Amino acid sequence: MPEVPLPRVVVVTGTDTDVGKTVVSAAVTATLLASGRSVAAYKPTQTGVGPADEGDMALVTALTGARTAEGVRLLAPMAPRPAAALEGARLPTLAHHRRAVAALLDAHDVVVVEGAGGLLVELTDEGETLADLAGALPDCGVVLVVRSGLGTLNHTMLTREALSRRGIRQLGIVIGSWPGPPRLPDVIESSNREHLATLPEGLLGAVPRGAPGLGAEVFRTSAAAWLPGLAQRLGTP
Ligand SMILES: Nc1ncnc2c1ncn2[C@@H]1O[C@H](COP(=O)(O)OP(=O)(O)OP(=O)(O)O)[C@@H](O)[C@H]1O
Ligand SMILES: C[C@H](N)[C@H](N)CCCCCC(=O)O
Ligand SMILES: [Mg+2]
Repeated sequence: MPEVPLPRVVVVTGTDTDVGKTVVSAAVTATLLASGRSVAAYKPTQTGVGPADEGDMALVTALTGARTAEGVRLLAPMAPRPAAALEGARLPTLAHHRRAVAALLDAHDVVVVEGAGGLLVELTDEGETLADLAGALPDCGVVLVVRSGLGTLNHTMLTREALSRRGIRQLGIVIGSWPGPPRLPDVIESSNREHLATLPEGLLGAVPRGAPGLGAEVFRTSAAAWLPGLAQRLGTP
């Protein structure tokens, strides 16, 4: 059966905040770049940063060299709606984010979009979520970033169910941080990985612990090997 082509918009969500979405967004971006595509990344709502701080997109640029953009940045390290309320700010609308992604698509083959926290965190003043944005973006699919350890199976299944109930295309799962020497994966992590690989959308791969500290050159040249399920679908050399 022929492979369905990958979409032009790859939304990176996670089972929670701090699961490694930014690092995986960088690894997905690097894998797409290695396949010869031009790529930009977009963070609709960046919380927990001041005007001069580096947000998630600065790390994606530092690790991959890709052009990146943010929809809005807010100071409080919390969900966008309460963070906006604290500083009396309005959040961009879903239409604003759609236009921002469309503008990046005008100049790039693929746009990678990183959510804030998990899938159903509210991104707009109307209470729309990343799931609503993914549903509103044409030619879009979702990569789900998950933890390796105990508890990840339930969180993964909940997020998959929310995606599937909304008819959102699931491109596959990535483990955000996979243990490596000196700490080897424990029996639970190995069993989780085996189970995640049996799900129909597939396990695209796992980013090794320590990857963000490897330096841009090593990160860029290694990313496709961390995400073999993605690289294979892209025809990455
Ligand atoms: N593979 C990894 N190796 C080492 N550290 C990692 C790895 N993945 C993530 N981390 C670290 O874990 C923390 C959380 O990761 P990250 O910032 O990517 O989470 P996130 O899911 O993007 O969170 P947010 O919801 O704030 O966007 C960061 O300090 C990051 O450097
Ligand atoms: C500040 C943090 N790192 C993220 N950017 C925002 C996470 C919001 C999570 C909200 C929640 O699920 O309770
Ligand atoms: Mg992040």
